Amino acid sequence: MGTADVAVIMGSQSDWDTMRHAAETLEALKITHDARIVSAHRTPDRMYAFARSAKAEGFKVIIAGAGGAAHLPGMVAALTTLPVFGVPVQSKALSGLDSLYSIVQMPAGIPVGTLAIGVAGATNAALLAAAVLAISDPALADRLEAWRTARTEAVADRPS
Ligand SMILES: Nc1c(C(=O)O)ncn1[C@@H]1O[C@H](COP(=O)(O)O)[C@@H](O)[C@H]1O
Repeated sequence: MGTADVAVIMGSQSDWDTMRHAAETLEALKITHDARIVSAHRTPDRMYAFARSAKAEGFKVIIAGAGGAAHLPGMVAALTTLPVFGVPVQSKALSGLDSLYSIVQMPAGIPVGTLAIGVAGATNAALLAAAVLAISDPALADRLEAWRTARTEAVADRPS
């Protein structure tokens, strides 16, 4: 079995500025994770090997971020029954709408849970992964609850 519960994969090094928010949120919740660069386009053999062995490696959830013609989340989802959460990375040319549309419109039968474009999506992908893992991990459920409470308490009553 692997050592991490969540795989955070991304199509390019350039996605890390966005995807590190997923990693940091997992870190804050003490969820083991492993970040890797995997591209359906540029490293198809690596993508295939990763997706085919992800379950055997011990991963329970996959977070996949990509921009532009973002085929990575869907291709990985086609190769594993682990839950795959897709993060559309904001692209320069089309502001991430291309990424979003590439990820969200999967054909029935191969699901990708699609998040919002950019940092909010990356952060929420980690929180969704936490919610999935918390179903069978009461200590994590407590940490997730505490994280949410802290966020709520950080919202001021009035603008300053
Ligand atoms: N969408 C994909 C895939 C894929 O889907 O396999 N591989 C790389 N990319 C994306 O190309 C964008 C530009 O990459 P570069 O910045 O390396 O040129 C990145 O957002 C990456 O996710």
